[in-house]
Amino acid sequence: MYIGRFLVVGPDVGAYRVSSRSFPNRTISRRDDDTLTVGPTADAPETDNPYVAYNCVRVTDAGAVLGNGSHVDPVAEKLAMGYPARDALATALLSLDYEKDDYDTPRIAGVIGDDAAFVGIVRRDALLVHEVTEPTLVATYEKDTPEAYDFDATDAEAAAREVLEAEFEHAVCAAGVVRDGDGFSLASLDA
Ligand SMILES: NC(=O)c1ncn([C@@H]2O[C@H](COP(=O)(O)O)[C@@H](O)[C@H]2O)c1NC=O
Repeated sequence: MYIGRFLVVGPDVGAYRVSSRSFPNRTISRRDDDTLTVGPTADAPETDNPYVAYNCVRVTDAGAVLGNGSHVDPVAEKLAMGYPARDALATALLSLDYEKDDYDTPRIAGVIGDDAAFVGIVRRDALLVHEVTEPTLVATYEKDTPEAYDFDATDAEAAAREVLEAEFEHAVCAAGVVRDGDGFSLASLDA
């Protein structure tokens, strides 16, 4: 089954996977201590698609944010400003809305906050923001309503590996984020 980009978020762990039929030449790099970025590999063909390079993980003092596009930045900024995680997700997802591509690709995001974790998705037909108390998956296609997901990883690399090796088609690269004391550990892997 092809579900496109997806994330898994629980109270202390998160993971994000780029799956892609159209843009497989991508990797996740560490932009700085608090940021992981999806971008093209050196051999990637040039593209003017605005949706395939973005920060996919950002850590703030108020929690970690994961997602499949440029909305990750305003979610992180609002979280850092003191917005509740639910409101940071809802406002950023609604203002950017689904992607204006051939598929009306949804935007998905998750927050691992100090007190609670949330996942969100904005689709053409809905905006959903759910608090989660167990690992929960949401994807751009097919699995576009949050659902519980069996997830065992307890460190960042294992989290990235677990989603990278999940039985969904066209794996490209993945990121993991795990609560670590007062902060978070980050990791990324290529398929
Ligand atoms: N976030 C991403 O990494 C990403 N990769 C591809 N897309 C969008 O999704 C469309 C379909 O891509 P694909 O056939 O690889 O699933 C692309 O034309 C692009 O507009 C993305 N946008 C949202 O998921």
